[in-house]
Amino acid sequence: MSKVLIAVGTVYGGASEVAEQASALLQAQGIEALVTETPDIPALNDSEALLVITSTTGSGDLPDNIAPFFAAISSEYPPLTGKPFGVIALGDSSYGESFCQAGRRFEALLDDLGAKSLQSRLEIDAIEFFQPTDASEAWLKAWRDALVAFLP
Ligand SMILES: Cc1cc2nc3c(=O)[nH]c(=O)nc-3n(C[C@H](O)[C@H](O)[C@H](O)COP(=O)(O)O)c2cc1C
Repeated sequence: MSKVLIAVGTVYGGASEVAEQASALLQAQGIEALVTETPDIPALNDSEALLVITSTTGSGDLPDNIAPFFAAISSEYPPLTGKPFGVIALGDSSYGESFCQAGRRFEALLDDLGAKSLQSRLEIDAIEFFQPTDASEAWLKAWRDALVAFLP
């Protein structure tokens, strides 16, 4: 069975709600999903695909809970070549240039390390969507379909 690591970065829980939605949509298709707010390299290595769902805090900063995962990927270079991934970035466009910066940084890092983007990141603007899961369902279904098509 395929296994997706859903790595969550959150301060107020919005990204966690999207992660639970993602997990349910994947499991409905028989795809195993592990949702974690403390992702690490062993869990990444144990997965066949990575879905990062993270908000941005401070001024374009990663939430504290996911910052160590980003740092570990940046310094340890785990084997990511060809590994399918996706990124959902939660943010608020009133922050200007730092809008969704955490998700953007993750996507750039994973691209740089040769992972396989199944579709470009979704950005969810808190100004537009009070409930982030209203913005993510269609993207998640498309990502799931792309994953099913991609995996052997
Ligand atoms: C103190 C603070 C700083 C924030 N900084 C940013 C930012 O730099 N860029 C951005 O796009 N959103 C920023 N946001 C907005 C959050 O990313 C957005 O509200 C998001 O939906 C929160 O998701 P969460 O509930 O998973 O933490 C900030 C919010 C707060 C409260």
